[in-house]
Amino acid sequence: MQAPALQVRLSQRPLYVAGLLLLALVLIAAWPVTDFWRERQRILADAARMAVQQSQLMGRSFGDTFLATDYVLRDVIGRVDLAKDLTYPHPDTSTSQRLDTLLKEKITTVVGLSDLVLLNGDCLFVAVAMYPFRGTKSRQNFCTESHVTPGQSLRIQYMPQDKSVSQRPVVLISRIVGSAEGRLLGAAMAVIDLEYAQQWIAALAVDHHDVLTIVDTNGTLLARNPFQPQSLGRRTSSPSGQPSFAEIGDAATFIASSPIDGRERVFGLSRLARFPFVAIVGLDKTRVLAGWQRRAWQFSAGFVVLALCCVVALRAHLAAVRQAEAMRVLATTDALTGIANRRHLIDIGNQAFVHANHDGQALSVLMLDIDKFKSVNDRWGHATGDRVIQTMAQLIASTLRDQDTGGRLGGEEFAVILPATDVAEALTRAEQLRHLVQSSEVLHTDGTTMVKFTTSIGIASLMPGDGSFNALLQRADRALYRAKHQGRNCSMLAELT
Ligand SMILES: Nc1nc2c(ncn2[C@@H]2O[C@H](COP(=O)(O)OP(=O)(O)OP(=O)(O)O)[C@@H](O)[C@H]2O)c(=O)[nH]1
Repeated sequence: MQAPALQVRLSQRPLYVAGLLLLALVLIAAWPVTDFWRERQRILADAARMAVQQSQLMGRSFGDTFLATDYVLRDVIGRVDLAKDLTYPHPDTSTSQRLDTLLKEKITTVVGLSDLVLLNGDCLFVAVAMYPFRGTKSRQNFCTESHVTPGQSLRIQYMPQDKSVSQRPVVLISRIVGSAEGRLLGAAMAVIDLEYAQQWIAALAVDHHDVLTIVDTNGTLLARNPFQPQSLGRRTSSPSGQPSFAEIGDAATFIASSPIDGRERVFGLSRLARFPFVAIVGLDKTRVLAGWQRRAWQFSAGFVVLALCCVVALRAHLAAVRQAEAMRVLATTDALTGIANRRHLIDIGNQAFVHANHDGQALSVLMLDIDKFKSVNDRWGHATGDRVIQTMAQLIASTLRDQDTGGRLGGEEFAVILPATDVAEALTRAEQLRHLVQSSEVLHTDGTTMVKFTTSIGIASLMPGDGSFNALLQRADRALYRAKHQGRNCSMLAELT
């Protein structure tokens, strides 16, 4: 039966086409999405490289102050007789004055020094350039150590406000001298006020939401741009999974949220050569990716518009296909029964005739007419007559093989095309169908009465003399006519001509 098969094709096609469209859209999107992701990673890697380079420049510049300071400390140590000059109180006031003058001269040679101090072996302030703390005991770590490095060594220590002699947070740079046995002989110490480091870092240009920081290897924040007074001197640490500040080699980079303001940044870190400080440059990740993000949004919007256009076009196309299919169904289907109409049946018959002739195969046609249908109408009414015609169509359809076609020629007349079927098989099929009709019944529109009916069948199988499908059909029609005259409810084979 043609109509149901047609419906299956109709319902599967939209899903099939929509699936293909979705696959095409995914494939179209996959390429640029991968490209976008790679570009994002490249931008972040470039930013990380730039952050490291900036931190190296910053570290070098910051380290210059310490190099110069160390040079001054070496100079001072070289001009002092540790054994004779560094007693406190010194019996010879001229020695004390000479040392003070020396320190006052030297402090002006390096920008950023807030004091210069000479310490004796007991860590007492023997001479100072600026603050009057002579005689004070230093609280630096090496002052409490039982053993120091023999010869000269450099110590750098952050001293928070509460421990600092000047009551200000400072970085102390000390060049200490130890005896061969490791006893402290004396030291020259420079004081760098953290305010200087802060002013120095604040003078560097920084983009919005970027951050420049100097920390010592313990993680103590010494200077920050933008300035945040509450964060100075605060201990900070590198994010989990990253090496600590003390473990950083020359440089490191990572992306993390700042513990101070919570913003995500691309960080570049570099350790100062010879000094226990780390310069950190943090580039705001949102700003770094702003251009990329704009392009990604533009692409996404464009893609969504493209996808919507495709969906609209697909819907329009499917609607057109559905309409064309509906038109085709209308043009080929009998409205009352849903099986092939006369025109479609003749078309298929013509094709079957050509194939049978071409392949040298058998072809048979059954022509069926419901017996005394006029009296069915007259007795049970036209509506019940319609039901009988519909039931007849269903019975015909139920006996069809895949290659067969059943259709309604008009009124109560039907035909069945049986490709590759010889006359004997056609007769068998006709008799099966006739018995099926005979044993069936239709419910009257009154809902209770069962109406029985029979059919007469004319059978024609393709003969060499048949010049067309129509000729075959006419022979079947003549056989049907004879069946009616034989008394109806029987099958009759067509004559050869
Ligand atoms: N209910 C209904 N009746 C139809 C339809 N098409 C044709 N008819 C009727 O079918 C009847 C056909 O009757 P006839 O051609 O005289 O033949 P018959 O009564 O079947 O008698 P035999 O064919 O000689 O057995 C007519 O009364 C038509 O009005 C239809 O679609 N529905």
